[in-house]
Amino acid sequence: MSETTQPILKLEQLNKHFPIRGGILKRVQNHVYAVNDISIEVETGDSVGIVGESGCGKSTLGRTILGLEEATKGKVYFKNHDITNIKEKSFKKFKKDMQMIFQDPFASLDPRQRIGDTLEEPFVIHTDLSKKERQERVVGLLNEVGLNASHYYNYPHQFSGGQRQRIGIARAIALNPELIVCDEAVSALDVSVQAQVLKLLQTIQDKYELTYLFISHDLGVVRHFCNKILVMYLGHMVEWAPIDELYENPTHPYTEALLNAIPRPIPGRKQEKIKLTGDLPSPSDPPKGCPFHTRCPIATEVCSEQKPEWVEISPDHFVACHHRT
Ligand SMILES: Nc1ncnc2c1ncn2[C@@H]1O[C@H](COP(=O)(O)OP(=O)(O)OP(=O)(O)O)[C@@H](O)[C@H]1O
Repeated sequence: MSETTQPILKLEQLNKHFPIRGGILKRVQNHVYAVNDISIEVETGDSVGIVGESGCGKSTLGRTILGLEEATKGKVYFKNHDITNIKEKSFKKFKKDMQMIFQDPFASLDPRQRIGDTLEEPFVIHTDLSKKERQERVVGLLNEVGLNASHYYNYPHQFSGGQRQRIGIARAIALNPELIVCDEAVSALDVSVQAQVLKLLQTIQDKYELTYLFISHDLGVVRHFCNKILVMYLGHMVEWAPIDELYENPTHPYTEALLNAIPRPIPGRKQEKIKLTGDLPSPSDPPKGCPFHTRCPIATEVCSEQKPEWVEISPDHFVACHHRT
């Protein structure tokens, strides 16, 4: 992809396959091929949307990048360092630079712990700050995300959904990270609250030069929030492009089908005929050849036999389709 700057994140043929065990001896009988051969480069300040149907491997990809899942094959480079499956001790150095924001921050907040104490934790683990200094930092964080010092002593149940997500963001930015994986971070929020939280994410991105991987099933939100997009199908990358290019010239039939499924069509985009039909094949028994061929309206024999190459069809616009390259 772009050769002008050093990527903050580089994935090379990254794979994550979960073993399926069975029988009395719990032997490995098969695998869930959740993430397959993902190779992308992400530059500092990018917001990369990662989209695709439920189960296409978006969360697993994010978790494998952050070392929360062990990669089966391939490499993850963060600022030029190979961080693939590195041991906890060496990873500590990078851990604070890479954070995650989840869909449901409540699930990861201890209901019996005051928010101030929860937000202090990263400083206890990663810094030598005194209690007073930690408290000052927490109040600073609360202000930064649109809350205030009086919230320090509140418990999670005393916050609204939007406020809880602000706390999730405060926790993620506490140690000045460089990369944040947002996993459906605004999906559970009402549209107006969603807009406020997205604005907050954008404000802190500009202020701290953050890079986001923005996992979402909402292509409308991705269009407004991201500058690049990766479309995944059955754990494979099928298309990558700058955001406007992808929405104006979607090339993979799967991308077209996803865009056609948006309830409110995008102004100016002519509605193509491709619709998503049929069921998603099981990721433990993926089809041979192009992973999408079983549901593709333009598939031919070659699609069921050979995996299409990843081809650049215009600057930084890549697609894997036998009939669109
Ligand atoms: N720990 C695990 N063990 C076995 N299979 C798993 C595990 N985690 C995820 N999977 C499987 O890997 C595949 C990809 O799941 P993943 O959650 O990454 O998809 P997703 O695109 O994020 O979906 P969603 O939008 O529903 O969260 C799915 O088939 C899922 O069941």
